[in-house]
Amino acid sequence: MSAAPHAAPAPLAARPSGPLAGRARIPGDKSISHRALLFGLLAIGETSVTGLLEGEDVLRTADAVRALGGVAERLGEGEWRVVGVGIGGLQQPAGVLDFGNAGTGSRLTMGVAASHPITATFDGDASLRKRPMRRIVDPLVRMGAEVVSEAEGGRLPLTIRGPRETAPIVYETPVPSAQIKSAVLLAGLNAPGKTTVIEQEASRDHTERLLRHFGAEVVVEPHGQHGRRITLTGQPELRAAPIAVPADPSSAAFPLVAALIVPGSDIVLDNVMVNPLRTGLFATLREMGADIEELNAREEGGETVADLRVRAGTLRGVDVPAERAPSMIDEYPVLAVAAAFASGETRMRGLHELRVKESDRLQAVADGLAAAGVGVRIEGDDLIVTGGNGEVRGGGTAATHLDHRIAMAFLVLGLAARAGMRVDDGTMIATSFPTFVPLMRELGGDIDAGLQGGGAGA
Ligand SMILES: O=C(O)C1=C[C@@H](OP(=O)(O)O)[C@@H](O)[C@H](O)C1
Ligand SMILES: C=C(OP(=O)(O)O)C(=O)O
Repeated sequence: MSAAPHAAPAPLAARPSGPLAGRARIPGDKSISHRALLFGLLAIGETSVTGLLEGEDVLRTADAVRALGGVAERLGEGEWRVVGVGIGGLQQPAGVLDFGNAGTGSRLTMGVAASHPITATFDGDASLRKRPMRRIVDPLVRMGAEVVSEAEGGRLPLTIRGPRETAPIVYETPVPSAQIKSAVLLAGLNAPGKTTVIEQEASRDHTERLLRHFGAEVVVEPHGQHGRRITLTGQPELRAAPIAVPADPSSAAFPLVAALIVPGSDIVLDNVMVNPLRTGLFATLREMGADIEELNAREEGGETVADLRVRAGTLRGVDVPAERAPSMIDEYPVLAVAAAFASGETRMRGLHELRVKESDRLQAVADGLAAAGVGVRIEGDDLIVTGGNGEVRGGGTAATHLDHRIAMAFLVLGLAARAGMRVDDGTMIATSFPTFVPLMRELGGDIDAGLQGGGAGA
């Protein structure tokens, strides 16, 4: 079996731009979107979802929901209906579940499928095939699942068969990971008795919130200094419940940092989720001196959302503690870009998990910054960026390695660097933020295919 060939790479270029201005609507949160579809599948009745992220990653999860017997139907922009089969009711999928580039979709669905007496094969693109899956499979095997086949090192393509009866477990995650936690809890839904996940550092809690929203019993207790102990009572009847997906703070991060580093910018990003387990970037940028105002904070669909007003200004380097990583794990590439424009050094600690994302992000960020003329080094698991105090040369090309966040981060850099910046491939941006380029252009950012003369890499 070979991974589906990747569409032809499409380079993009960003050029130095005038002040960014206006309001923007960021697409729905990717984490909640995957979960909305999977909870819809496991519930009895019809779940209506608004604001669903229609990025490629989430559309793969919608395909998987259908393959497992549910209905996932698009009614309008971001508006979906999901008809569930109920816990225990999954059907045997007819073919391979191909998750493309999506770690979250594949891993959460593995937890769902492997707790049912069905056999499911998971596959993905060249990036997903490199990512570790044993971290998910190990606890699922303890719950009774069996690995029928896997690629070397416990990678995709991987076939897993669920037991007739799933066993509840107490599981301490080896690394802080909402994907591991969620896979175990989702499997625990079909286990009699209590399934407990212990994490040393609290990771995003959307699964716990949605479990409650759908009627399951979940107890969350503090564990150690930064951790949590989450206990789920298995085999509840999940009742379909409407889900309004708020805007994704991990996507908002890109126009937000762009507005901080392009002089004179003043923008508003509407309806962004500000769950404290997701906003480590905002806290860090504020420590760096960023002007980010939360306007009109309100509760929507079980999450706090706010409109973010962001104004350009000078930034100073900071030391980012390792324990903050889970609350901003996907934001380091764009934080590193902000750090390149700050004064002084920024040290980002404890980034080992960045090595196993869509690319080795620690290396990809360091290489891209070096190509842009930025002083950068890796020391163990730390990334250290020497800021140019508002001045970055740019003019290079960042290699994106099938990684959407690397592509968007370096396009943001190009908007404020003297000579702009190119990225070798922008196609993966569609996995999480399909409207990124038009949205940035609407705000005044000069991003295009980079074919005309002048500026980045021309
Ligand atoms: O649970 C989730 O929705 C996610 C968890 C994080 O991964 P890890 O669980 O591997 O840290 C994050 O990087 C990913 O983009 C989304
Ligand atoms: C790590 C990411 O996603 P996933 O693990 O779902 O591929 C991300 O979106 O940055």
